Amino acid sequence: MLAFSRVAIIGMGLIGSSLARAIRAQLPTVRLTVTDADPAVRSRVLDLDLADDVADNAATAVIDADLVILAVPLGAFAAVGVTIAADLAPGAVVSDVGSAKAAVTEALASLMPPGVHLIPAHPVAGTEKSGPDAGFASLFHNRWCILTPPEGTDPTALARLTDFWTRLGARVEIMDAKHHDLVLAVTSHLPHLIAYSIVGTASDLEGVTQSEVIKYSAGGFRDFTRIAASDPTMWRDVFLTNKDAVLEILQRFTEDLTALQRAIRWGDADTLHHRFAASRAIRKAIIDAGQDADTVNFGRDIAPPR
Ligand SMILES: NC(=O)c1ccc[n+]([C@@H]2O[C@H](COP(=O)([O-])OP(=O)(O)OC[C@H]3O[C@@H](n4cnc5c(N)ncnc54)[C@H](O)[C@@H]3O)[C@@H](O)[C@H]2O)c1
Ligand SMILES: O=C(O)C(=O)C[C@]1(C(=O)O)C=C[C@@H](O)C=C1
Repeated sequence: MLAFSRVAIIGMGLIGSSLARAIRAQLPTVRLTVTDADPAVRSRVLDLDLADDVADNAATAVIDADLVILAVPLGAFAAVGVTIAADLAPGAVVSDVGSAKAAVTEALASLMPPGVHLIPAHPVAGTEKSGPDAGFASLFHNRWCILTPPEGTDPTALARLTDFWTRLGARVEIMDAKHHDLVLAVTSHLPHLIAYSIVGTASDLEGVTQSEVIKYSAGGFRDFTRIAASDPTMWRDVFLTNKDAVLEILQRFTEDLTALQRAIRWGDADTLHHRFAASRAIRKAIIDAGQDADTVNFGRDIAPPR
């Protein structure tokens, strides 16, 4: 038996529309209701036929749903929570896909009516694209989905949400929200901050023209520009929401960068070689674990629009 039969998705951008497509593909008997604050997105979702119903607002979308998933930028979570609270069905599971967990859990927990189960989730899968046209059904295949159940979470509700994500092809891991935020600050948030920063530096340089930057962008810088093309609203909210963990990791990163700067200045070949060899070993470990974009095709069966 399916864990959920009536699912509501709030926010139909890259992740919400990928979820809708994945549900359509893997759980075709689920009745899917979706909504988005942007009327143009709602209209596009209708054109793409991504759901059974497209509601005009979040409160209407959640009526009768046994699973509600928030797929909006982190800064919109509290407002959506306030909008839907009174219309949630008793026993419903409320979850999300947000990239940071602790602050969001705090924002939503107090708004949930008794009997509703709040279980935050984060599928660690995405691209630099946004909007309903950017989604694809296999986005979550073979990717981690981290659940961060608050203390005292009902084990049956947790098992149902685990089953849901597993059926969409994800590998589910349970983690404490604060630990999630620290881990993702290293593996996702800091890399995005560095990409935004390095692309900004290159475009502001005196003595090197923008056309030279574009013309001579080979592998390294080009990869950074992909990441730096990510949605500004989403990433603004990630850094404002996961502020403490990002600042902690940024401090460590700055110290390590200074050590490399010193090694270059003093011609310390051994330090440079040692650091670079250690980094190469980490890349090898990621590939050996089967989590590399090139080796597992980023978890996609169907090539996404690039
Ligand atoms: N993009 C990624 O790679 C990625 C990966 C994993 C998780 N996430 C998380 O998923 C969430 C959505 O990101 P995305 O990439 O799909 O963004 P997106 O910009 O593609 O889509 C967000 C959608 O939410 C809608 N929206 C905004 N405020 C709303 C509100 N109050 N009510 C209803 N709809 C509203 C927007 O109109 C938009 O269509 C974010 O919380 C993000 O942290 C993103
Ligand atoms: O591959 C990308 O473009 C992504 O940015 C995906 C990515 C990541 O950093 O790995 C981005 C944010 C998420 O919360 C999860 C996944």
